[in-house]
Amino acid sequence: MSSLAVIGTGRVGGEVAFLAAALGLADELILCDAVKPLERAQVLDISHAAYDVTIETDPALLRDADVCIFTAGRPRTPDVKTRADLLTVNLPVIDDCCRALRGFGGVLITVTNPMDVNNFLFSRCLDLEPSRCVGFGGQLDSARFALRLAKEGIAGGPAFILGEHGEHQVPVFSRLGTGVPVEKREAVLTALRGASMEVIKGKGGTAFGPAAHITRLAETVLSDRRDEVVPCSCIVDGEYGLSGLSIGLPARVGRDGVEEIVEWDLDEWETAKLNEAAGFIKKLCRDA
Ligand SMILES: NC(=O)C1=CN([C@@H]2O[C@H](COP(=O)(O)OP(=O)(O)OC[C@H]3O[C@@H](n4cnc5c(N)ncnc54)[C@H](O)[C@@H]3O)[C@@H](O)[C@H]2O)C=CC1
Ligand SMILES: O=C([O-])CC(=O)C(=O)O
Repeated sequence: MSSLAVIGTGRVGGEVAFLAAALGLADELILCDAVKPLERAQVLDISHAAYDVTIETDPALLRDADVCIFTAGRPRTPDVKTRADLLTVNLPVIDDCCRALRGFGGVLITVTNPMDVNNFLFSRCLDLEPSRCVGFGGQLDSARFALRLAKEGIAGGPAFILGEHGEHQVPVFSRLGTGVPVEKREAVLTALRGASMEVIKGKGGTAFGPAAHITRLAETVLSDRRDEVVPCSCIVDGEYGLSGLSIGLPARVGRDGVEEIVEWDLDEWETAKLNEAAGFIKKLCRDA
């Protein structure tokens, strides 16, 4: 029997729970939210869809879940400029949920922003093996990158975003198989930095895009599919010359989390951006 937990069943978590039920990702869903009427409403609403899944809400079950998707905490509003600006407001939520997750031994998929920092903090406060902490955001950013490349008429692929899930994201141009000059790279990066804010302004927050990719990531973990290389936030121990943080890198992911961080030869522009991203995330971790 497989079990999938979602902590924080708001906009993103609710969508993830519904998609997980619709896709039959797990036999059991464990849904937890601080706001009990919302939690109850999500359970009822998904139950009414009559999918073949058991839905529980007992927090004591969290520690035995195979995968836990963490989507609790405040999202950005149009006045919150960057994801990093959510650090202070979401720290108490991480702290609170670490207590609820004490003894957890599955794979934790961190979504809550600032995601890279939170992923790292979870590993430390839960004493969870670093490889079991997988930060989500890279797949979503990469899908936005692919769309932007198509819009700019830049052919080639695959489109990958590494680095921070935030202002310090690192689009990988060197693997596209087509040369892109630095000025064009910077223009694409500027557009990518604003990609989600248009959605936030228009409908209050991003939901469908994140939920689709989060469920794909959970499915990759649950089915132990290590064949694909996915961009996700990994806790590094020397890879790419980095350590002591979680940062977006290409990785093979399976039932135990990050099975392998894949080392690519990045070009000079990408390496400089990745190091800048690492410095920025490390500073945020120190502030946490
Ligand atoms: N990494 C990524 O690619 C993405 C990250 N996000 C982030 O995900 C987070 C959630 O976003 P939304 O779902 O839009 O927010 P939301 O406000 O709709 O949902 C958050 C939920 O967390 C719950 N919550 C708060 N404190 C809690 C606690 N201590 N225990 C249990 N539940 C608690 C709230 O009651 C609420 O229902 C935000 O930080 C957002 O920035 C959102 C989209 C993509
Ligand atoms: O932009 C935000 O605040 C939400 C998020 O992380 C995303 O959709 O990529």
